Amino acid sequence: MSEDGIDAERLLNAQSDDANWISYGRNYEEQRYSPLAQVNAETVSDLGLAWFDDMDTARGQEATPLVMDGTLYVTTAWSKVKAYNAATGEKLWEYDPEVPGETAVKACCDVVNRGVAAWGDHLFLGTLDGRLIKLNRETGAVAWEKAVVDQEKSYTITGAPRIVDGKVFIGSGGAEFGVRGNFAAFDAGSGEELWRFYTVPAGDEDENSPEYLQAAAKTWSGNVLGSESGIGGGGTVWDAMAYDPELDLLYIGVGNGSPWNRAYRSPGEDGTGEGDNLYLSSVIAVRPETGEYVWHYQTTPGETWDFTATQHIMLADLEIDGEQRKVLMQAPKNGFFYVLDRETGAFISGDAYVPVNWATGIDANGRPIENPETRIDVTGKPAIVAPGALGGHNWHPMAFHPGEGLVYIPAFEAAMMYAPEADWKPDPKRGFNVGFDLAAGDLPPDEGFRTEIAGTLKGRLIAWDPVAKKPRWTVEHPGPWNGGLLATGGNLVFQGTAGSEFNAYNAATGDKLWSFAAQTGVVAPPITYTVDGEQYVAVLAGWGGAYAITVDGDLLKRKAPVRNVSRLLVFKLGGTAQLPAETDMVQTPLDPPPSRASADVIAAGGKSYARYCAVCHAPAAVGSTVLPDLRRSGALVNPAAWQNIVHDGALKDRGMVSFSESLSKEEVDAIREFVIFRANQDKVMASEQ
Ligand SMILES: O=C(O)c1cc(C(=O)O)c2c(n1)C(=O)C(=O)c1cc(C(=O)O)[nH]c1-2
Ligand SMILES: [Ca+2]
Repeated sequence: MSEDGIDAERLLNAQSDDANWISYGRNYEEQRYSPLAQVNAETVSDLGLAWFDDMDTARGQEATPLVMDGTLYVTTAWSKVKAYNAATGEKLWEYDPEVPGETAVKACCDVVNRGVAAWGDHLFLGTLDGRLIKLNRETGAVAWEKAVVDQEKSYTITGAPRIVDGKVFIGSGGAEFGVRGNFAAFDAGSGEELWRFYTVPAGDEDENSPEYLQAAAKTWSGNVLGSESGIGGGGTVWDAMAYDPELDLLYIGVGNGSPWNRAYRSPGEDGTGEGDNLYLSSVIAVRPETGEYVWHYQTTPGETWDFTATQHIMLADLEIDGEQRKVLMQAPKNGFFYVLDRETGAFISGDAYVPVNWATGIDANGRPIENPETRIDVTGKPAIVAPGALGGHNWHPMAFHPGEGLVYIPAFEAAMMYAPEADWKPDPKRGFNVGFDLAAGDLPPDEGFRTEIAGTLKGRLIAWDPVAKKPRWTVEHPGPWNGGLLATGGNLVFQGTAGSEFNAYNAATGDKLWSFAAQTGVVAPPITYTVDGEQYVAVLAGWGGAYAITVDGDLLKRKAPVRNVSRLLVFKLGGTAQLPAETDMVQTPLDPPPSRASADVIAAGGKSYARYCAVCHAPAAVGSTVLPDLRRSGALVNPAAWQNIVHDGALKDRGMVSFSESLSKEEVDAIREFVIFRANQDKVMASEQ
C-alpha cells in the first residue's frame, strides 16, 4: 500500500482527519460534520466559486464526493466515476462502467449513484446493473468486477458501499419490482463473497434456516412469497449503513414491502393484509465479520405505504435524562424521528418531524398507534396518507452538529393517495409492482385530490433537537426535495435547494448567511476539505431522483419548472470563477393531434400508463425537466413510430426499453391515446390561463 492508502486506522480516525472526506458519511457514525472552521459566520460572505465542471449526463446527481490527499472522486448518474485535482479542478481520469441503457427500467427512482468507498489504493463502486467494481485510485483502471445481484431480476445498485477492515458491504434496490431484499460482504482484496444477509423470508424456511429468518417467517401470512409467484417480499437495503467500532456492530436500513399492498404480500384468511412482515422498514444490527443477526427495530410494522427505513442512519452519544446513551438516530419515510439504544436496539423516543396521519404516535414499547382509516390494505378503500410514498424525508443525508446537539433534516411534506387495486397480479418483467391503482385520481390532474395534495407540498430544513424531541429552528423552502446537508466547525450548515440555490445557514439559529445561484435544483449533499491549508466546499449540483421524475412533474404547470444542469461546484474563500450565463429552457410546444379515442380506450391506456410509464415520465404524463414530456412527443401523431419505441424498444440504449413482454400492441396504442387526451386537456388549460 502506498503512504496515503486508506487502512483500518484511517477509517477509525476519519473524524479528526480534517483535510479529507474518506467515507460516505465522513465517519463511521455517518455524522457529516467536519471540524473545519476557516469558512465561518465572519468569512462566509467571501465564499466564491473556485472551480466547476459540467457532467456528461442530465439525470439525477446524488453523490457525496470523497477527498483523499488532494484528489476528489465523484460518481454521477449511470454509475460513472470522475477524479479531479481537488484544488484546481484539473480532471485526472474518468471511468464509465457502461451500464446498459435498458437497465433504467429496473430503477424505480432515476439512474442515480450516491458514491464510492475507499480502501487501500482502490475505490469500490456499485453500478446500477448490479456489479461491484474495484478501481485503481490513481488511474481509474479496473482491478476486478463482479455481479453481486441476480441480474435476471430487477435488482439495481444506487447506494454507496461501506468498508470495515477490508470487507466491502453493498446492498441493492428493487422493491417496486418484486425482488427479495439482501445485502452482502465482499473481500476487498479478492472480491470473494464472504456472506449474504436476507432481510425477508423466502417462504420455504425450516428448522435449518437461520433463526432470525425463522422468526421473520412467522410474521408473514398466506404463503405467497417465493420466486415462482413473482412476490419477492421486498425489504431492499438500498441506502443507509453505519458502523460502531466499539460495539463492532454494523447497522443497515431495510426498505418497503414488495408489493406495497400488504393484502397481496401477506394476506390473512379474509384476504386483507396481516402480520408485521419482518424485517421490512427495520433497522438491523449485524456482526460485520459474519453477517450474524444481533438485533432489529421495526419502524413500520406491516408496512404498506412504501415506508422504507433505508434513510440515513446516524450514530452519536447523547445525554438523555441525565444518562450518557449510545444512540442510533433515523428519520425514516414514515414521518417519525427515532432515537434507539444502539447496543440493544431498545426504543428511546419517536416523534413526528412532519405532519403524520397514518399513526397518532409511538407507544412506550416503540410501536406505532395506527389510524385505521389509512390501513388501506385492510379497508380496501382509498385514503390520502401523510407522509406519502416519498416520505417525510428520503435518501438525502442529514448532518449532526456535536456542539449544538442538533440533527439537520432535509424534510418535506408530500401526502399521497393510495387506492388499492382489485385483482392485481405481479408482473415480474416490467412495471411498477405495487398493488395500488396509481392512475386513480389522475384525470384530470388539476382537480380533486391532486389539488388537495398540492396544497401540502412543502420543503423544510429542520434543526431537530433529539434530546428535547422537537425542532429548535426550521427554514421553509419553496417546495420539497431539497439537498442533503453538511455541518461544520465554522458553525455553518450548507444545503442546496430545489429552488436552485446553494445556501449557508448559521448552525445555531438558521439565519441564512450566504447564498449562491446554482442555476439548477440541487439534491446531493455538500462536503468540505482542505488542500494546503485552504478550505473548500464542494457539491454536485443537478436535479433528479424520485420526486423530480414523478410528483414534481405535476407542479410544472403551477410554478416554474425546476432547472436541471449537472455540474460539480467547488468553493473557497476569495474564489472568483464564474459560471457561464444561464441558458433559456427550451420546450417543444404542446401541440397534440385531436383526441378521438373512446373513453374506454383512454381509461385503459391511463391504467397501463400508471403502471408502466408514470414511474419515469410522471403521473398523468406531465413530464419533468429530467425525462421526456410525452405530451410533447412527435410520435403521438405517428402510431407506427410509437409502436417502434414502446413496443419494439427502438430507444432501449437510452433507457426506453421494449414493453412487448408486458403490453400488447393494442395496449401500447391505448397509452398513446391516453397521452394525446392528457395533452389536449393541458393545452386547453394553458390557453385558459
Ligand atoms: O424499494 C427500493 O428498492 C427502492 C430503491 C430506491 C433506490 O435504489 O434508489 C429508492 C426507493 N426504493 C424509494 O422508495 C425511494 O423513495 C427512492 C428515492 C430515490 C432517489 O434516489 O431519489 N431512490 C429511491
Ligand atoms: Ca421503495
